[in-house]
Amino acid sequence: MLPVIVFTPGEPAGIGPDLAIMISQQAWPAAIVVCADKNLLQARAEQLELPITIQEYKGHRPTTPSPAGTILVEHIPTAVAAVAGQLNVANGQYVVETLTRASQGNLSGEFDAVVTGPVHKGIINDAGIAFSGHTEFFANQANRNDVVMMLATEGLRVALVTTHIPLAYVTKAITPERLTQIITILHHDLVNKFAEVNPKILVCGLNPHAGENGHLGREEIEVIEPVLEQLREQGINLIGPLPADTLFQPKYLDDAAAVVAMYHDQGLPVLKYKGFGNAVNITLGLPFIRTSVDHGTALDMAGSGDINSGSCLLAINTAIDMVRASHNE
Ligand SMILES: NC(=O)C1=CN([C@@H]2O[C@H](COP(=O)(O)OP(=O)(O)OC[C@H]3O[C@@H](n4cnc5c(N)ncnc54)[C@H](O)[C@@H]3O)[C@@H](O)[C@H]2O)C=CC1
Ligand SMILES: NCC(=O)COP(=O)(O)O
Repeated sequence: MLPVIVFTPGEPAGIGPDLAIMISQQAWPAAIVVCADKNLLQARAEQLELPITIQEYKGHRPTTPSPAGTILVEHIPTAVAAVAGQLNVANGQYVVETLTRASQGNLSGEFDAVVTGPVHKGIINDAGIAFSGHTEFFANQANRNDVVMMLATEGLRVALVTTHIPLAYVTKAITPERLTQIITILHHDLVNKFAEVNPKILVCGLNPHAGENGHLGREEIEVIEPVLEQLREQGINLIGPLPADTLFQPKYLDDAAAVVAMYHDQGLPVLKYKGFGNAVNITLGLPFIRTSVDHGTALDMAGSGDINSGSCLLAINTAIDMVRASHNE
């Protein structure tokens, strides 16, 4: 089957439109539909001096793969013309419209996967729209309470228990129910989507030194250890809670399938240090496939022609592989 992927470039002033143009310079073993303003893409292509032919997507599922030099666009107009590098609050609603169109198309089966470029969470909120991230947005669209943000690069996968919330709320958000859900979804998908056999999952503690036997915090004793014990009884291969500052070394990582980090900045700096530009963000637990770039809007680089498209290429290739795997190909 021909995978049909929808790509959302995200923030129009960021590097997402550049990525849409760059990925369209090559032929793909899939059809890629870009949900964006066609005039924005044309203008950014001219700025980058990259050749592009824009075709409008008319809602008919493509039957041929995307050729080099052509971009198939579901035209969603920006409110005002976007200028590379300059956020404009007037376009916050536009970004959300592209994401809504993409998720509806995935929920209906029109598309097989969504790959997202970077959004600027702040400007969407400044536009009066509550928005904390794609992960939470798609979970909401799909009526899923718990989904898992997992970033992966060569040799390391990191899944998060909490995602885009203030650090001050993290402790309360790590409930036995949430931790159980996150690990259960992660284990299920490692086995069923990533062909891992009896995957070993390393779990970080929350506190320094994983609480130092309760002297530096009691969440490990009161929440994390009981959950891990219960899930081990169900056959999940769990190690931890381990101190996060000493877990990320080959001794532990070499035979591990994934690491569970308790919060965003516990796990992602390590992942990005290892693989920034060559990592993919995958949302597990959604009723559709969603991958994303590992970086943000890079406003300072938009329109420069000097960006790294490695993570975007990996995100698309990962989505294609996941679509094929879901069809047992
Ligand atoms: N997937 C998404 O939608 C993500 C969105 N963000 C959003 O991006 C915005 C900016 O976040 P920052 O922390 O500044 O991170 P950032 O990733 O946009 O930029 C950090 C640094 O890396 C550089 N950089 C990033 N991607 C690059 C690329 N592909 N090629 C060359 N250089 C690149 C930037 O120029 C900058 O110097 C925030 O509003 C944040 O919410 C951040 C991460 C992921
Ligand atoms: N640091 C990862 C990130 O912020 C991406 O989040 P999301 O928008 O994919 O939920």
